[in-house]
Amino acid sequence: MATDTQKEIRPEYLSKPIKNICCIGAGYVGGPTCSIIAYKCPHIQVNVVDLSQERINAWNSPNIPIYEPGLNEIVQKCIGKNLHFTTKVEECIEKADIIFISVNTPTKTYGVGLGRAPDLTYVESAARTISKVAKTSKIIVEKSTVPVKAAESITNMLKSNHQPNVEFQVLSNPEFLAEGTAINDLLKPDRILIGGDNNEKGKWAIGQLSSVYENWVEKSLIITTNTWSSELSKLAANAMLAQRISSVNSISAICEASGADIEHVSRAIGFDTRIGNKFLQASVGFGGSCFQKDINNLIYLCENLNLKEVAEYWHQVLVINDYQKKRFVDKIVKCLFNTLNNKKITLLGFAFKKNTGDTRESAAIQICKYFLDEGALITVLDPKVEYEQMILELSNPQLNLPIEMVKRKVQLCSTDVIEACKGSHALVVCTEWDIFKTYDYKGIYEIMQKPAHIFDGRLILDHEQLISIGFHVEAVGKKLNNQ
Ligand SMILES: NC(=O)C1=CN([C@@H]2O[C@H](COP(=O)(O)OP(=O)(O)OC[C@H]3O[C@@H](n4cnc5c(N)ncnc54)[C@H](O)[C@@H]3O)[C@@H](O)[C@H]2O)C=CC1
Ligand SMILES: O=C(O)[C@H]1O[C@H](OP(=O)(O)OP(=O)(O)OC[C@H]2O[C@@H](n3ccc(=O)[nH]c3=O)[C@H](O)[C@@H]2O)[C@H](O)[C@@H](O)[C@@H]1O
Repeated sequence: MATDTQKEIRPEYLSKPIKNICCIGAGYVGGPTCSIIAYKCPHIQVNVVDLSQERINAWNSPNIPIYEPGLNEIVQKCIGKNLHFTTKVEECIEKADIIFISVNTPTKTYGVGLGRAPDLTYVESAARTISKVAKTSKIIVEKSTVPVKAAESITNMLKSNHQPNVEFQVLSNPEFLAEGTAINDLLKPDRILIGGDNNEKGKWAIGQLSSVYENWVEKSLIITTNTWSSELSKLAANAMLAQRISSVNSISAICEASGADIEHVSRAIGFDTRIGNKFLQASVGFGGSCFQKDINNLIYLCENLNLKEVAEYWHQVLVINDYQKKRFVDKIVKCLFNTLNNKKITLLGFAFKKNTGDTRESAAIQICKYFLDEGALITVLDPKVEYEQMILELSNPQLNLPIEMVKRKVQLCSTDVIEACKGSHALVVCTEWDIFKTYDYKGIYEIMQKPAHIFDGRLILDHEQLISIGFHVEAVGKKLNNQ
């Protein structure tokens, strides 16, 4: 509800309560975020629109396009009531009081800022469509992760073609959900961040968006700032999270060389309340669609601001991440007698983390690339990744792998553990799926080539038990007592 002060400054043109929200982009952010808004705000009609008919069809089918624990149940409760997925972009924009822009912002693969700057093509196209079709004033919410000052660019794009008497208030409202835990993150966020103009209309718009979240989030957790601080906070949060992983992974290299154990070290330092115990899990390296992209975005910003040392500092987070993957593969090749040629390797997991089918920037992609360069035959076991998606990732031109070779040498088994492990020289854990802990490793050992190796890139298995079965085991960040 708006406060009395907000009522006083409420502009005439926006004097109605929020009844209709449109979200442009039905992806990993737009879909779950709007499902929760619809679930928690039955009085608001929520339309999630996308240009991809295929994606919209999937949202409207029993097989929604995103695997996210708890999401399907919420979608099925609201769909057709106050939650709608449609390609009728223009119609939904026109009806909306608030429009979320949740489109993809990948790293540019061409032109100025190649490999660094975010590609704002989709944001621009969404803004231009809004500007063209909106006949009434709207609050526009930047939900996508964008560079600092993007709200200013969006405001200019919106002005390009707009109808007379139509005004737009642009807010920054970055999303902090993590895949695999999106529903919990959305229902119980650490905070909601809203940035807007520091004037009456800006404050009023912030109040309006805030009133939507207040349906389920405590007011004290809704932080408001100016737009640029909000935009930079999102990049900074992701950079700091990724930096913690690279820090712990760099320490894992010292552990392997020195005999210390990264799990013990992480535990010991995590007890310090100033450090905290989250995000200290050593791994094969972080993946996901955002960490690398957003750090590159930050580096590009620093370079443009002539902050060379700062750019270099953040670049090191990415350098360590690549180093961690290479180090892991080098160890595997060395243990397998310096050649993987025609050897079957079983990858446990291809998704970038557990509880998602998302493979974007997954560490497994680069690991497969190294294996294929070594001539290995790969069988991937992943409960949620689709074959076409995996092949698409491995066909990325940057990997420079001939597609026919990829299709010949890489197989996917969703759940058939025996098929995946039969005749394999090594099991390589790339994703921390819980189900991998439950396998019958005694039985698996019997059907593998000997010596049978396990490389645990996620520290999820019982290494001593595996060694007692007869496996040769290597794990990130520790030296194991193999017999
Ligand atoms: N994936 C994640 O967990 C998180 C992502 N973000 C940010 O949110 C944004 C979206 O990310 P995702 O949802 O993962 O991307 P996504 O690729 O899953 O979804 C984006 C959707 O937007 C649609 N789209 C693009 N241009 C459009 C247009 N003009 N009109 C209608 N639809 C259009 C695409 O077809 C696609 O379905 C990115 O900026 C990302 O950095 C932020 C927090 C978490
Ligand atoms: O902007 C985004 O897209 C999101 O990026 C991350 O979320 P996400 O990438 O979905 O997942 P994370 O849990 O952060 O994991 C990222 C990667 O780091 C790895 N990781 C995570 C934690 C850890 O201790 N060690 C580690 O290797 C994960 O396995 C995964 O590969 C952030 O956690 C979210 O807050 C943010 O909204």
